[in-house]
Amino acid sequence: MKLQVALDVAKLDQALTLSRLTADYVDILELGTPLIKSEGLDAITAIKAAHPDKLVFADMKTADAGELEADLAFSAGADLITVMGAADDDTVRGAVAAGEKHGKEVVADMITVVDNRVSRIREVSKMGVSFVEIHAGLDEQAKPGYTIDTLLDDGRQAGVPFSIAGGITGDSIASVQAAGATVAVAGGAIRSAKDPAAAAKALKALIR
Ligand SMILES: O=C([C@H](O)CO)[C@H](O)[C@H](O)COP(=O)(O)O
Repeated sequence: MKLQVALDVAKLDQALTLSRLTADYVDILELGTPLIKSEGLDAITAIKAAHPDKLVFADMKTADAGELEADLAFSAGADLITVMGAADDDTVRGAVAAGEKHGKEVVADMITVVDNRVSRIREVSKMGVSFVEIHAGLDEQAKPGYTIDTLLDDGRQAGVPFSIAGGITGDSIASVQAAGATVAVAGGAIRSAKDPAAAAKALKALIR
């Protein structure tokens, strides 16, 4: 299982600091959606230039104009981008077409898909995405009673390649791997740690 750090900060200098601290311990550097909205697509270029040996994941969360938005992000240097799994099928297919053109990968982010999630995961998986991200966003995580277990159950059931994002910590990363995830996405557990490098290193060490 790969480890992906989500650089969920608003400014490029903060993202570059966080990526510099954590790159040795992670496989994928994710530009979080707030960072892309704040700094623009040039931030993708800057992170890739700083870490040419790492996979750079642009969390575009594209909801429309899939081919155009994916093309822009891949042209800026992204290796992987997200399109919303809840978007129109043609939006997903458009992003996949851009991925094929660039020889890069598209991930369907299942955030906001709660009802019939397994069935939608299987549908989008047939549209050519590399894998799905089974994801509870920060607002969903803040709701009382939130647990990552429902994400893991859906991953086990879906029978397709998936990543998990939803507040992964040192306490849950082993269960994410046991559920069969190909990528574990960690944002707050690294970003909010007193020592982000140590937090990333500790998470990586828990992956067998
Ligand atoms: O994608 C994310 C979220 O929607 C904000 O853009 C986060 O990067 C993702 O949820 C991982 O962060 P944590 O949940 O804090 O681990």
